[in-house]
Amino acid sequence: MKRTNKKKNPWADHYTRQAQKDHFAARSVYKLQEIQKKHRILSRRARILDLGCAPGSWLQFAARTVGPGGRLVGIDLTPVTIALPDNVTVITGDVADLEGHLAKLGQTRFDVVLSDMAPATSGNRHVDEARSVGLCETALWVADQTLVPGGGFVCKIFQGSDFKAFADQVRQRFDRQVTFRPQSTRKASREVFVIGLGKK
Ligand SMILES: C[S@@+](CC[C@H](N)C(=O)[O-])C[C@H]1O[C@@H](n2cnc3c(N)ncnc32)[C@H](O)[C@@H]1O
Repeated sequence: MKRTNKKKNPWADHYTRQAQKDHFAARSVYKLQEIQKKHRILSRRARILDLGCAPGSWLQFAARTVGPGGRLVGIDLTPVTIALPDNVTVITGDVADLEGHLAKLGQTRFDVVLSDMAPATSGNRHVDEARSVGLCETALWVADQTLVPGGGFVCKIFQGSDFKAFADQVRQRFDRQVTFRPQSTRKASREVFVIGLGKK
């Protein structure tokens, strides 16, 4: 097993090491695993859109869960370099330009939209929270454009003053809205996941 180098990654922890053992691209995978265990948002043969997909651990887990009959599209500013199954397409680009990419792919409807997007951190908490909400608004707009009725939505957000207003927007569009903080989220992090179940 490749050992985690604490000097290279001072944030390495139990989940980082577990992700290496399990051959996942990032420790973030355990957050989606916990969400799946609790809310069963991914189902066999589902079509999944993954916003902010690099380095690719959510795509790895989601591809296993939906199986070869499912379809996955991911987008990220950063290229994904890991090997993924044939039913996964990765776009390198900005989520703001997603519509054109999806039209070219001929895949414009999805059962689930996932967003683990995170802004480059500035060190200023208020700026980072505002950027996080901006990405969440974009993710929700994408969900509006692409989700089928009954579809699901998972969106990471940094809890700040705009958090409640965003959760309310999700509540209006889905039969059920829940907020979930996985155990694998780092203790110091202000992130939570806003989940929408059953797109109206
Ligand atoms: C925490 S990482 C995602 C990890 C991923 N879920 C995984 O499991 O491998 C957040 C990602 O959001 C991406 N991101 C941030 N802003 C973006 C944007 N405007 N368009 C596309 N991706 C974006 C970043 O490049 C980064 O790779």
